[in-house]
This record gives sequence, structure tokens and C-alpha cells, in this order.
Amino acid sequence: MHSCCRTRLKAMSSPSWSLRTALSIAGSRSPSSTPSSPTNASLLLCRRSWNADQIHLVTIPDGLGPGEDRNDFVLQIEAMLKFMPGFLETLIEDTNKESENKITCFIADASIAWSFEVAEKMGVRLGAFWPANAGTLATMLSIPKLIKEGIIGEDGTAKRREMIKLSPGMPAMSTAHFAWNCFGDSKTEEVVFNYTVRNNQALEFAEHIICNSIYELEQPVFTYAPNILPVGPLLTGQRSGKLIGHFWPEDATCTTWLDQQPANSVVYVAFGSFTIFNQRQFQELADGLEIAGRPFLWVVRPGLTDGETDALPHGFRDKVEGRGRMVGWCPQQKVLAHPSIACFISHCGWNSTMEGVRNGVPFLCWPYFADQFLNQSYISDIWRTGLALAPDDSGIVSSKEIKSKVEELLANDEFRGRAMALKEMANKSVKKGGSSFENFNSFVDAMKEF
Ligand SMILES: O=c1ccn([C@@H]2O[C@H](COP(=O)(O)OP(=O)(O)O[C@H]3O[C@H](CO)[C@@H](O)[C@H](O)[C@H]3O)[C@@H](O)[C@H]2O)c(=O)[nH]1
Repeated sequence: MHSCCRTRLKAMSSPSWSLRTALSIAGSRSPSSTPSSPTNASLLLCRRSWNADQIHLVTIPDGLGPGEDRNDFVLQIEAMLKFMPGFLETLIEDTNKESENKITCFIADASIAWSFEVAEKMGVRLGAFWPANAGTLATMLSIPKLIKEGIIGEDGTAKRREMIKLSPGMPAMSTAHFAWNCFGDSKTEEVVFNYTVRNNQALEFAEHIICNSIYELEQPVFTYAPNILPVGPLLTGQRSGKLIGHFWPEDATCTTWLDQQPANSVVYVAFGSFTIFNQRQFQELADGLEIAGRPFLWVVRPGLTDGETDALPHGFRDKVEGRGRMVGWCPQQKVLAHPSIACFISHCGWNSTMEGVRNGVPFLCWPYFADQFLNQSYISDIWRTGLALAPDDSGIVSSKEIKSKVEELLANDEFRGRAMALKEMANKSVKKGGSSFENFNSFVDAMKEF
């Protein structure tokens, strides 16, 4: 018999999207965009209880050599599947040999389900964690159904561009936005699709799949896919006040700047870890913030644009002096909780979405890829806590569109009202008796049983 307080092995990643999660574990981010990105996979060894000094981060190699392109998805997937299972097996064996507390439970990101094939041999409890919305995972797990119904071919390509629903109550989604179809080149999409199919099979080893969502937020999805257990919102860094999992240094002074702004006045602008703008779009956004005429806090992350430098429009800094603040990275959760924040212009990454929900903040949605389109639908069509920014015919979100949507959003208190109602629901869900609280406890109890 193993006891619950024996050593547990938990595979973790930074909060990031699906396959990219797996790849960022494998050190995929480009050195230019992530100055301190790891070159090896990260596994978290957690002993006895959840205590910061009892967490041991270790790495295993991703199989790519120095100089090999970690932005090449095909190369990364091939190397990951070829090399990482062996390294993981050795790590687990060595850990078990060295410690009298044997590993009894293994939790990994659902997008690196190959790791379950390794851990399953050890006869431990297996649990998967999904960091994005549950609807996207349900779609990925429905690939056989999508093929059977003729929505996609055997190779994952959508037969038609159309809106579909997995079941009548589920949110509508575009076939153009399937997670495996968003890379822009057919070779990568084929490899990612095959990886997803293989990943789905390996995921069957997991006894439970928990996800960073809330039952009340995606109820139809949990009816359609009852094997996915929502335990969110999971917010990083709230508990210890220390950063876990981010690679860029935070500019903490921006909260002092926020203290000086009137309540409900600041437009917060941030696009997570992956979004890349071309120079024209970057300048249009700057112009939009300037003509919107409100205070703004804009996160211009290293690598946010595809240019050598982030070239701002001529005279921009002078024009927004005093009311506009740009930072490389900020403490986003603190920012969103600040009373000066009026709205959030966001790429709708799921973590940003959940953080906005938890703080009752209205959104302007500007999705970039994959699950972010479904997140936009939740925000603008289903929860109605925000508006979608519409690109023009050339695919650019114009400065006028930004100005007019900021005005429309902030002129209507109903957006804030609905966002506050979601905040209350999210807060209840993680308290005793709340849906996520109870789900999480059942998950822990199930994983303890031997
Ligand atoms: O200045 C900043 C900007 C962001 N963040 C944090 O960074 C995270 C960003 O996460 P998210 O909003 O999910 O965006 P991405 O990093 O782009 O996330 C990837 O992974 C998500 C799932 O984990 C997917 O939903 C997204 O589509 C995918 O791009 C959040 O926790 C933010 O609080 C900061 O701390 N400071």
C-alpha cells in the first residue's frame, strides 16, 4: 500500500496552449523571444505536501541538439517522441531507486500523453491536466466523430469552412479554427494532427482529466464530455506571491502607476506568450490606443512583433506621455485586480480569460490562434462580457475599430455587470461546496486510493 503522502511525480509546464505546452516543456521557445527559456523539459517533483521548498524542478533533454531549430514543430515533435520517453523512464527509475518514498501518482499535461505510456508501466495512478478551455479538448477527443460525420478527412483537413456544434448544446465553432489546423503549412498540420490522434489514444491511460475551467462556465461541454473534470480557476502565483512559470522579468512598478489612475479608467492591453504582430498591425494598435484617449497599460513583450524593433508611430510616446504606459511584462493578475482597470484588450488565451473572469473585467477580444477563437465566442456571444474586435478586409484591426469598440464597451455598464456576476460565480466555485472545490477534492481522493 502506498500512502497519500509518499512521493508524487508531477509533470508540469508553464501555462500554455496544448501542443505548444508540450513543446515549451521541451524548450521550444526561441532564445530571442524568451531570454531565459529552458533548453530541457521540466518536470516537477513534489514531495509530501504542496510547499514551495518541497518542490523540485528537474529537466530532461528534448532530444534536439545545439543549433537545431526549436521553432520547427515537425522537428520538435519527432525529437520529443523519439527521445523524451526514454529520458523520462530513467528519471522515474532513478528517483524510485534513490528515495524510499516511491512515486505513487503521476500527473502530466494532457498534451504530452506519451508520458502516460511510460508511467503506466509503473502501476501508479495517472491523472491528466488540461490548461485550456474544455471545449477545445472535447473537440480534439472527438476527432473520430468528426471524421465519421464527414466534417474532416482522415488527414484532419476540414471538408468545408462552416460552423459546427459537437452536440446541440455545445458552442458553435468554425472548422477553420480546429487546434491542429492553425499552423499555416500543410506538413506541420499533418504532423500535428497525427500527434493529436496518437495523443488521444495515450490519454486513455489517464484515470481522470482535470482542467482549468469551471462547470458553470462550460456546462454543455461537461455534459457532452463528462470525463473532463473542471477544477478552475487555477491562478498562478496568487498563493505564495512568487512567480512560477514565467520567463520574462516583471515590471512591478506599473501597479504604482495604476494607483495614480482614476477608478475604472485604464485600458489594459496584453497578448500572452505567443502572439506575434506584423509592424503594420503593431502601429495600428498604437494609433488606436492614442486616439481612444484613455489611460492605457500595454504589455509589449519581447518578440511581440515580427520586426527587428517594435517601431512605434512617429511621435507616439510624446502624444501619450503621462497617460500611456508600456512594459515588457507585468504582474497581470495584480493588474487585472486593480480598481483602475476598465477593460482588457486580449488575445483571449485561456489563462487571461480565466483571470479576467475571476476579476470581473470586460474584454475586447482579439484572438490570434487555436482555442482563442472559442474563448472569444464564450466572452462575446455566450457570457456577453465583452466585444470582438473585427479585422478589416486586409486582416488588420484598424485604429478606428479599436477606438470605437473601447467606447462601445465602456459606454455600456451591462458588460461590467455580467462580468461581475461571473466573478462571483468563479469565487463561489473554489470555496467549500463550490463545483471546482468539490471536483478537486474528489480528484485528490481518487488519486490517493490504492
Ligand atoms: O505581462 C504579462 C502578460 C501575461 N502574463 C500572464 O501570462 C499568462 C498568459 O496566458 P494565456 O492568456 O493563456 O496566454 P498564452 O501564454 O498565449 O497561452 C497559451 O496557452 C493557453 C492555455 O494554457 C492557451 O489558451 C493560449 O491560446 C496559448 O497561447 C497569464 O497567466 C497572464 O497572467 C503575465 O503575467 N504578465
